[in-house]
Amino acid sequence: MISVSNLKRDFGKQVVVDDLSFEVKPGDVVGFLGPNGAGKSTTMKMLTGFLTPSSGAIKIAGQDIKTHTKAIQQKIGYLPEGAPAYGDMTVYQFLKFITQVRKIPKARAQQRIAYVSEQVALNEVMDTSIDTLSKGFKRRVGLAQAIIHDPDILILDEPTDGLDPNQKHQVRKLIKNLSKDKIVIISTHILEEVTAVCNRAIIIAQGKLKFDGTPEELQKRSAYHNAVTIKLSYLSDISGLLEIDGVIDIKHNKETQRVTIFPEPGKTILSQVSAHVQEVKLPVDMIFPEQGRLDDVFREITQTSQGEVL
Ligand SMILES: Nc1ncnc2c1ncn2[C@@H]1O[C@H](COP(=O)(O)OP(=O)(O)OP(=O)(O)O)[C@@H](O)[C@H]1O
Repeated sequence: MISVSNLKRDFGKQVVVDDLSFEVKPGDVVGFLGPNGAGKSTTMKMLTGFLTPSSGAIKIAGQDIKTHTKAIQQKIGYLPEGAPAYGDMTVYQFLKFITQVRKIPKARAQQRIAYVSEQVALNEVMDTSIDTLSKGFKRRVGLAQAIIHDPDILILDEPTDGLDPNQKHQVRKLIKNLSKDKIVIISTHILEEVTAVCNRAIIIAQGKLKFDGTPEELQKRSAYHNAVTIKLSYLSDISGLLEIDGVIDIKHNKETQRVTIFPEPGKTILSQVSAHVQEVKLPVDMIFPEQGRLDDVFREITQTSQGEVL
């Protein structure tokens, strides 16, 4: 269990993390979101004991990180932003070095190197020096070092940054497999990653907590949640859609001929819309329910009333 209370960090006059409090329990896979400069990396550095808070407390499994830094760091796997250090080492040398730093016994170290290089698909570059690897491979080396000691807690700063879609998929699968009974916190700018991998989302802006809940709760905040979109074959009279019981609004995109029909809060309208389409013989190519658009919700949560990004 991670318990963060009233966490604060300033750099000079700038307050970067501002009174953050939250708890994370085993089994939680937390998507840690926020605009650029929101304070995500700074928070992660404090959670891993690499940066001291200005005030507030972090407790991990009941121990205070200030007084038990080393013991806590043994339980954590951390993927920092950017590429791994020691770029002149080969991937194998680097992973071996990490097993020594992590004090993994020699026999087990070989097994772990083999296991993690398989898991993050590094076998073909084991003898290549890190500096000469592509961004995607460097990221995977970072992931390999983060999981090599089979930690209870994984803190991953933008784990899929720089990966191609296939590798992104692979890393998300890996995180899902690893996450059983562990705590995983990943920062990301990719909102779909949260619905694909996480069972919880925490959003911060300007260092302050703005949302803490499930990805479904986040989707429910979208005006598009439970809305229905239809695609017209050709321009038609759609005014009747507004008469359907439970419909509050419609939005027509004339370029794409897509019409989105919005329900009153808490209502579902898919069957009513389908029935109406059939009844008035609207020329519809496609009809689908909307889950909720996370981009819109994210913008709404992290913007001020003046529309300025926090
Ligand atoms: N060591 C430091 N000294 C001074 N300012 C810092 C330092 N580290 C971070 N900052 C500032 O703190 C703010 C938050 O940075 P942080 O890297 O935590 O944001 P982030 O949410 O991770 O952003 P991004 O999504 O762009 O990675 C930024 O304005 C940054 O310039």
